[in-house]
Amino acid sequence: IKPCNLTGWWENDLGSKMQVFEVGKDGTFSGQYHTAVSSTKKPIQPSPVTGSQHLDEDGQCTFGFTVNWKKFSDSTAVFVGQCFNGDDGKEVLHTSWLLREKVDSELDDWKATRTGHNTFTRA
Ligand SMILES: CC(=O)N1C(=O)N[C@@H]2[C@H](CCCCC(=O)O)SC[C@@H]21
Repeated sequence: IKPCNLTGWWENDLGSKMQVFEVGKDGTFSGQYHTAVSSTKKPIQPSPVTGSQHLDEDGQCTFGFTVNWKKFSDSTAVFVGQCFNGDDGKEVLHTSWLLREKVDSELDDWKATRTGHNTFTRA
């Protein structure tokens, strides 16, 4: 199995793209997330990604990352997932995510977290 390294460009079926800069010896990485969709009214801008992946196993690593939508939303997303080598030799990232929006009142805390899942392939 090929060793797993998330460095590079990824895209999902929403048309969002993620660029992972180089992955450190400890598995940490940073990058940029270009979301194609948003529930905010402000214009979308690239957002910083910080994350960590496993490096020790022989490939098909698990990872997590956080996206701070700092320029256009006061929400935060966290993704967890695993990289698989498809039978066609192509890598695919299966992820689940939590999107926490900022709510003005604690009374609205119950409805402030959305969840979903999504798959990324090499862009
Ligand atoms: C991969 C995936 O499903 N998603 C993706 O690529 N973009 C949307 C969300 C973008 C949030 C933007 C900021 C905001 O609207 O508050 S994070 C989960 C979802």
